[in-house]
Amino acid sequence: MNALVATSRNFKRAAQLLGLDSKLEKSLLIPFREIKEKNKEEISVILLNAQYPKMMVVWHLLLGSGFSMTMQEVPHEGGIRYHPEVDPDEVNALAQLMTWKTAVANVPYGGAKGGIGCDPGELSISELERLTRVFTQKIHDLIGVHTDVPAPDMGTNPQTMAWILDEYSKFHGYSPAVVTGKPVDLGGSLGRDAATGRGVLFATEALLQEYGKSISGQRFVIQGFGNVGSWAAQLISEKGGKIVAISDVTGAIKNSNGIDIPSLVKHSKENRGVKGFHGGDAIDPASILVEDCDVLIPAALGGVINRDNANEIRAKFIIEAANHPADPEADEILSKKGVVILPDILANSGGVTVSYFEWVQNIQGFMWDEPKVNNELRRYMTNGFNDVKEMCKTHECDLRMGAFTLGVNRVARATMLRGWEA
Ligand SMILES: NC(=O)C1=CN([C@@H]2O[C@H](COP(=O)(O)OP(=O)(O)OC[C@H]3O[C@@H](n4cnc5c(N)ncnc54)[C@H](OP(=O)(O)O)[C@@H]3O)[C@@H](O)[C@H]2O)C=CC1
Ligand SMILES: O=C(O)CCC(=O)C(=O)O
Repeated sequence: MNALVATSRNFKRAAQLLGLDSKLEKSLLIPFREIKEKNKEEISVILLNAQYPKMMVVWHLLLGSGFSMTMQEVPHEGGIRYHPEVDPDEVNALAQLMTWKTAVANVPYGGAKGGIGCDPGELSISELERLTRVFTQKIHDLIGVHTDVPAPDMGTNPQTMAWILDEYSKFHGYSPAVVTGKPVDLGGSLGRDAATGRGVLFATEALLQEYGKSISGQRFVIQGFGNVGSWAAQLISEKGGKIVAISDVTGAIKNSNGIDIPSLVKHSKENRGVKGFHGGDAIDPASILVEDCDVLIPAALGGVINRDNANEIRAKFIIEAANHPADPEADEILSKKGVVILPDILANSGGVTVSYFEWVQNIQGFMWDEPKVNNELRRYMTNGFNDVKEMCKTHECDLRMGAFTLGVNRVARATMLRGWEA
């Protein structure tokens, strides 16, 4: 199912549960600002001397997507994705998800997302730098400390944020708070790199506790071993969770006795992927989501759990570390099977939460130590989980609708307080 159709369907169900005014409902789905399919040629020009002269780079960008919680005057926040499958509908869906996510996390931001359709694995470091700098030249007037703050997502990382910061500063003066997820040496926050994975750990602990379980003793399967998947794997295994299978784009590894995660991290850095790791058996990456386990953590692409495979899933819990890994048709099938899903806008909100901490530190000009970042993150994740549970009780719904009603209600209430006219 198209990502935007799926996300909007969840939004509409939440609006119905909340009894939202139909005009307000419509208005909340309209992006505040949308920029897409800018000049494809301009971006491809920068790759002319590259090793891959035929590669077509198309980019789409959507910033400041539809939300009204904080209106235009405070920043929209969200990751910039570099991936071959980036398309406008997906970026729009991701921006919409950011909107409800920032509201669930209770941070004073709107949602945004940007994307460039390219394969970062096929680009040299200098091509990536040029791509990022040209991209920043196009958007420098639209981003800003108090307007729109980019952060890392799939295919981007602290280095990408450093280039954006540097290029932006040429136009507007040095402003570290214009991006989050940047290197600590340039004013990034301690703990941001691990934050999304750590948030996944805290959210998983909170959910398992509801069922009288803990991380220790549970068997986990993780799809994706990038920033989010690898940190989630490390932190979960430190807590005694057994990671029995992991995949990335290069392949998949299975070991029913538990994969040695620090060794896999080392292997993956040295070999650019999990393929060839000797601490387990190679399996077909296509089967990763249906491997036998207690907890499944999709931490890569969206739309991977759908009506074609939902029935085959054997996990009892799904923690959505990725954005929109499961569509509404899969939700329905999984719910009938009794599978409990912790939705993305809660489960992976640790990233944007620590991005907010980073922005606050930059504005204050005062750096927090790592225990403070991690303790605050735990507090935000726990509050988010408890607030979602309350909504589940009020609206007699599952965790997905609990999270959506929480996020949408906060945005709608703020919009009405500002004086929205029907
Ligand atoms: N970074 C963040 O702070 C946040 C990220 N997210 C979400 O988490 C997810 C992962 O993001 P992040 O970890 O940052 O991205 P990364 O680019 O760091 O890592 C992505 C991982 O997914 C793997 N991958 C890509 N395609 C596939 C596939 N078809 N099958 C299996 N694995 C695949 C990549 O493999 P390879 O490296 O081999 O290409 C890589 O291991 C995304 O959905 C993102 O939106 C959500 C909140 C915050
Ligand atoms: O840190 C951020 O603001 C971005 C996080 C993000 O892109 C996401 O939550 O999907």
